Amino acid sequence: MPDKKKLPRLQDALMLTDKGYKDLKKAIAACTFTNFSMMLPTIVMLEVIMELIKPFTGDEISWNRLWILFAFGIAAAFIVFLCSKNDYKKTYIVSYMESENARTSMAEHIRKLPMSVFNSKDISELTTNLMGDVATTEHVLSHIYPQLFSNAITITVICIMIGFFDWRMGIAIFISVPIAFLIILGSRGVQRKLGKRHADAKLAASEQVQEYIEGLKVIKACNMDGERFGTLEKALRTMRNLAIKFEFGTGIFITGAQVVLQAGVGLTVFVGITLLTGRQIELIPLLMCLLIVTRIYGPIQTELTLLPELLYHQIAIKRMRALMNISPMEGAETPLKEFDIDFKNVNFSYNAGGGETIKDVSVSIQSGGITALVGPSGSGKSTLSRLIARFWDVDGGSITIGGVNVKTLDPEHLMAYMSIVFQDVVLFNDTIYNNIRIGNMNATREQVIAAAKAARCDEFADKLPDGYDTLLGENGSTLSGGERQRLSIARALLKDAPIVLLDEATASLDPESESYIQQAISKLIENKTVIVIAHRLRTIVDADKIIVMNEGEVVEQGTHQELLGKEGLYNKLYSIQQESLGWSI
Ligand SMILES: Nc1ncnc2c1ncn2[C@@H]1O[C@H](COP(=O)(O)OP(=O)(O)OP(=O)(O)O)[C@@H](O)[C@H]1O
Repeated sequence: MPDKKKLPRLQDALMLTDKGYKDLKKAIAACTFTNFSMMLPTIVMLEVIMELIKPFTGDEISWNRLWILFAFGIAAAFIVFLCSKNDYKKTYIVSYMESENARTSMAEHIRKLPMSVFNSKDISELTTNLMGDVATTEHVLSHIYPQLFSNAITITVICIMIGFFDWRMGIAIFISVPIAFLIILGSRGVQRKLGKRHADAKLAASEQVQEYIEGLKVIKACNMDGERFGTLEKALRTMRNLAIKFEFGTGIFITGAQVVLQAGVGLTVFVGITLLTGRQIELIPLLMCLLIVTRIYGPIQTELTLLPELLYHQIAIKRMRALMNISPMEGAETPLKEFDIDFKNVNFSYNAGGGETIKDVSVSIQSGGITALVGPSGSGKSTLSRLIARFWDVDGGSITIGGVNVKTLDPEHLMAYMSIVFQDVVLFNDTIYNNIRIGNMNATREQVIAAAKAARCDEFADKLPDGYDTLLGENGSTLSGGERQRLSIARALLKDAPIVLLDEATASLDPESESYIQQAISKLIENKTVIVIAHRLRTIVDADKIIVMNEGEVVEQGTHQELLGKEGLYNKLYSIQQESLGWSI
């Protein structure tokens, strides 16, 4: 979607792909055909009426002519049916194809965005972009734009044709349409302001709903039901009030525009009767004009009520454009051959202008060895390790893997060289088997099961009704913390990447599971460059190198024995933990 070439204004304004723009033009053409086809039954009906009132003028009804008109009537109805069917197909195709395109390209774009974006954007905001904003586009593309443009074309053509026949009737029919639209256009400022306030309130309310549902367990545990519900209720009330204000504000202008259109019918009748009494127009053409005017004003009246949606659409487009304009992380797919990692004077802060989370860090992580990152909570261990995987880019200094600066690497390509086991395991609402296979989509069933067994997943999978093919709930809600962790280790084993990052990987395991998992982990890290983040220092005493962090800085580094001998922060942390081993509650 972020096309660099100059797009036609309408295509750009509606954020359509080339195909979507072409389909929209086809949909407009199809709607225009339908509009014109709708005139056919009107003409036939008028002819029938004229035939039936012949006795009043002393003429005889021609039954033959009536039968012919009847046949024309059926043919006209059939043509209307075919045109409507085609128009229906075209308008829905454009909207659903485009919304699928928009959702896919947005999801693809989001995947490539730096993690810093997610610091400033809420998940519900992104969900609103992907689902709500695209649904608005879907609706205006299927229900408003094709009809709006085709009605404008139809009405202009018809008025020109009537104008050739009698310019006074042409003007009488046409004049109220631009006035009605000018009223709507003139009120755009007020409507936009009200629409924006309502859209913001809707977003805030959906964030509150999401937070309320996600935090339900904590809310119950802390007896916060009343307080949190109150906040949610307030957000919903604000949304309701602003929705009413918006509907009321737009309603006034829409009603005004509709009154002008009604006046247009009156004006057409007045001009027509005046011309008829002055013998400047015949009865039949006058009746035709009057029927046509009611035919074309009807859909315009309906569309006027839909115009507020165009405002929502503009707001939605603005939000989608803002998201699509965020530059994704880019880089080359340079193959990596060596896996030693070097930090040189690395600085990093989560928020521009905020305090630095990583301060002038320069350390080396040797290839094929185990390096542990330790330090007090919040000292920057996770941040430092995630900078290697380009979750964020460093603000100063550099991180290289085998001499290649990670900033120059495509993030997805870089990720192919890394297996990461986080403390918070993310699982998908899919089978256990598929959740493990995410580690390597090309793995055979035997390889997936072997990885699962090595990570001791068989112990819980075998007890489930469909074994590895059992469906997990949303985010694996049916598994315990330890089981989720084992599943995540199985994924990493299957990936078999040369760099392994273990962020508190055994934190949620009981001592028995932990010893099993330690065996699995020893398999996972064989001959790999391993970075382990651990709070329990006894689990990393055998590491080749221990890096001690405090307040974003590296304060010590060395082996367990070397660091114990220094009597610094590591020694202090280790002693505290040894002491706590003797405690009991
Ligand atoms: N996404 C984020 N946005 C803003 N600040 C963050 C973010 N993640 C972490 N921080 C902050 O950065 C600092 C370092 O956090 P980090 O998670 O790297 O520490 P840590 O040493 O791994 O802590 P722990 O041992 O408790 O996991 C903390 O002050 C934390 O609040």
